Amino acid sequence: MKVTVVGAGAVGASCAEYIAIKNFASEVVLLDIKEGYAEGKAMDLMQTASLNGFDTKITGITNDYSKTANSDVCVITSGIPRKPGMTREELIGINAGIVKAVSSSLIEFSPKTIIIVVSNPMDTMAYLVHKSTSLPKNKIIGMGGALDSARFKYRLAEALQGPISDVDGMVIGGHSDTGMIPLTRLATRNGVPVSEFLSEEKLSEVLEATKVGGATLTKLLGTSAWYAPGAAVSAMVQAIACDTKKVFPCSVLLEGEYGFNDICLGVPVVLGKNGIEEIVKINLNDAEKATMVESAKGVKAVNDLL
Ligand SMILES: NC(=O)c1ccc[n+]([C@@H]2O[C@H](COP(=O)([O-])OP(=O)(O)OC[C@H]3O[C@@H](n4cnc5c(N)ncnc54)[C@H](O)[C@@H]3O)[C@@H](O)[C@H]2O)c1
Ligand SMILES: O=C(O)C[C@H](O)C(=O)O
Repeated sequence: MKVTVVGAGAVGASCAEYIAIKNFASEVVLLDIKEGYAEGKAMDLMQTASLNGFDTKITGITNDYSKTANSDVCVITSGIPRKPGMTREELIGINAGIVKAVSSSLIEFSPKTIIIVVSNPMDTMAYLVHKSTSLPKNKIIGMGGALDSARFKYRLAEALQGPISDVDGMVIGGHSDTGMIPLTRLATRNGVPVSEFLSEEKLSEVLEATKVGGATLTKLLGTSAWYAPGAAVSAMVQAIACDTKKVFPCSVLLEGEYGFNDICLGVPVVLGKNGIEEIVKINLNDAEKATMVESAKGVKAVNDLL
């Protein structure tokens, strides 16, 4: 399994590190436009191999896409992150051009690859890759829901004062401060609905904290987060590499599913060797459906800016 990660910045390097530590890929290529930067990150990461016990070979390159040839999975993290006070949507002006050019260069050398889009505004960037390339829909996957769900579980465990490993839950909808939909009704603590333990008021606090999870970290860090984003991407790459058929909420092109068309939006999917193996349909209640419609409206408005 050869994985290319474009953008050797905070998220790209974290993603490469987690992929290597899990030791399931033979090769990770890190590519960046900044001269020597990916080479430096790759060398630093390779010097952790004997300490962390992995055999994955990480190489760094400056903008030479021929070195990415025949990648099974390509991850796009290139582009600018937001600063405190900004929304992800404000990044579209710079990131759209970068994502379009990068995806086209990747496909030139790896025409059969699966692309995972990370750069923000992610749902719109995933849609842009659909519109500007001829990759089939199962091979273009936006990463947002896996990260948002991890943050949801963190907030639920905090409210429950219990271990995160006891908690399950999912966030669907757009990857934005207002568009995320943490499914509190379906979240569980060791199989028991969390509503058995938490008041409506507490659940609504968890929901709100989850939705602004990225903004909260951006305010604390001065730039957006990278550890959990890198871990979320690596978990998705592992599901594809090892054909696990695990379910992750991902931003995928909808063609009638959940009542939407011509939009990339976060819904649960089965990930395996073909990328998106299946879009999972879950029964949403009327309130959840209405929130999903609002979330889709927000994403469409950003798509219209392309
Ligand atoms: N979808 C998500 O859940 C999620 C999570 C975290 C971050 N992000 C997004 O990921 C992106 C990267 O965030 P970061 O914190 O790693 O930023 P960063 O600034 O640390 O890294 C971005 C890297 O991209 C490189 N780059 C820019 N243009 C390029 C090009 N044309 N080709 C190759 N490389 C190029 C830069 O040189 C830089 O090293 C941002 O858009 C951020 O908003 C998304
Ligand atoms: O918050 C951001 O801008 C980055 C990313 O989308 C995140 O959720 O961490």
